[in-house]
Amino acid sequence: MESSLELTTSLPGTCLPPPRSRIFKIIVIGDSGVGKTCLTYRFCAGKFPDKTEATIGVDFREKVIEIDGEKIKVQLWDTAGQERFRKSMVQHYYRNVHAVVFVYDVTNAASFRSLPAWIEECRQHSLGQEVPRILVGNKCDLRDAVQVGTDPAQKFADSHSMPLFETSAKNPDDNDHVEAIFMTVAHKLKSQKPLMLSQPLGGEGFMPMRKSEEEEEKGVLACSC
Ligand SMILES: Nc1nc2c(ncn2[C@@H]2O[C@H](COP(=O)(O)OP(=O)(O)OP(=O)(O)O)[C@@H](O)[C@H]2O)c(=O)[nH]1
Repeated sequence: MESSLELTTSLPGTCLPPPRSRIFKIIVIGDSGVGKTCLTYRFCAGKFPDKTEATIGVDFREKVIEIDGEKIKVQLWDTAGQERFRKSMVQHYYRNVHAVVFVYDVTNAASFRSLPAWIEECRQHSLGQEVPRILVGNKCDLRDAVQVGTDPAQKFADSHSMPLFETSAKNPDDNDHVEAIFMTVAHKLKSQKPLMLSQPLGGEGFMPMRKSEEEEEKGVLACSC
């Protein structure tokens, strides 16, 4: 299995169209400060960001991964946790979602208690049970400050039929783990072929949308890999 931040283009001098890749749109949601930006950055850039600021609206990051010889574009939508920064964007990022990653902070019980509200928001935006979901408890490196133990988290995950991953976007030893979390989702999606959208690998890096949606979203989305 290999992964790359680079996108391929068609060979110069050939008339072959660029290869088409499937895209997985995965939204990452949870309270402000739980580490959504750090987790998505860690997966796409392979490191913990030097500094982060509260996400405004939504950022998206992409990474091309290879599963069973097929190159797949994983598009992570890092959403704002703060209500005031997300209101106007909500309906945009719930469109054409293939999977949802719910994140809480293991050192912040309130972020765990908020999970039902995030699940409810997904339901209100018509994300059915057929859309794979996973639960991530982040900041496990802060061992002395843990407020949410594995047991209640596992119970919650089981009651919502989600796998639970406890990890740290910061701990260098957890790099493979962060990668494994998103790769698990990608593997799951790859087996659900009918859900996929596709676009040329060398394309604009954005999922195909209807023209009106495209115009509507111009100027409000930022890519900050
Ligand atoms: N110790 C530790 N700190 C982390 C970890 N992940 C994120 N942080 C810190 O937590 C703070 C918030 O991280 P962000 O990734 O910006 O949080 P967010 O969920 O994207 O926040 P919003 O954009 O406001 O929704 C930052 O100071 C990060 O450095 C982690 O795994 N361990």
